[in-house]
Amino acid sequence: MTSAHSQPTNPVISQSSVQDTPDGRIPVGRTMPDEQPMLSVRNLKKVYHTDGGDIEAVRNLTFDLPKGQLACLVGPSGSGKTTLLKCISGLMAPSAGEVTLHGQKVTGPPKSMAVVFQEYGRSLFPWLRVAENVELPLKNQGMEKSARKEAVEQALEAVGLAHVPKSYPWQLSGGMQQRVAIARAVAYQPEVLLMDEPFAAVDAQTRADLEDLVRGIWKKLGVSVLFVTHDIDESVYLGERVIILSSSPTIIQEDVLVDLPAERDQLETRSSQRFAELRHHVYEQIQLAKKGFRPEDAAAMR
Ligand SMILES: Nc1ncnc2c1ncn2[C@@H]1O[C@H](COP(=O)(O)OP(=O)(O)OP(=O)(O)O)[C@@H](O)[C@H]1O
Repeated sequence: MTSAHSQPTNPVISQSSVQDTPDGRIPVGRTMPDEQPMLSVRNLKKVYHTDGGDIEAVRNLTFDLPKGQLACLVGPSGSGKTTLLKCISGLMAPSAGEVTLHGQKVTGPPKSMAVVFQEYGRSLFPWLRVAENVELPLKNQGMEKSARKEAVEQALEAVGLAHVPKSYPWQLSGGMQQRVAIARAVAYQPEVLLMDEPFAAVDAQTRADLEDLVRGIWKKLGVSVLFVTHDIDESVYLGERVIILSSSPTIIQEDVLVDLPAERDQLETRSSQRFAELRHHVYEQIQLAKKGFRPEDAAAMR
């Protein structure tokens, strides 16, 4: 199925297209049936209760993240991306619905998940050296000392920081600090890596390097990655799939398959025709979301 609103030359494939309803219509915002749904989000809803009244941030959101997939979540500002990630990571309880990992309901931060936040400055301990920052969660996990040492060395090697294990975070550039945060998550050997706008605070060149670093680590480790970003180009460049969120209360507006070659290159990929088409499509959908368009409106019009 192409978008309900545009017909690009080379159709953009919505993953929802594989789930036909009995009447032939296509439900929006549902993902491909998955033989191995590592992570499942089912009818997730989150309402914040405030003094000023209830704020429904997320409404009835459903998708699966298969093992080994790198999916990006994009949506307008305030669309509930962080709320969603907090619920998925077990840091916050949903108001309704559930998140399951390997079929087990998530009720707190699962051992096999790691989260990388935007604010590396606040997530790293300034009084601990780089290697100690990476080692800390492994210590807490009860990993034996020699195994810890090896895991830390490998993780720092993977992010290109093997030469600064004894530095303090504040002695490093912003991009390097974010690499430390990624190394810490990777050393933990998670099955699912959640990243919440991790590159929003670094400069453009560093950001491009970090994007390639994440794709490299993802390929090498086979980890499932859910990457939240408000940067449309980044979502298309990084993802195998882009899940577009509606404005708040959030539901999935569209689930787009990114059919770019697996080998991505900042120059080649970004200047390809397909990249431009996908970018155009996602951009258009985000603009619609910003204007308050809801997928159910399109369904009602069919
Ligand atoms: N702790 C909270 N209490 C009340 N309302 C909240 C709280 N956190 C978020 N919200 C509201 O929930 C909605 C979604 O917020 P959230 O931060 O999840 O969106 P976001 O897409 O991550 O935003 P941004 O793009 O600005 O990072 C917004 O309307 C926000 O004001």
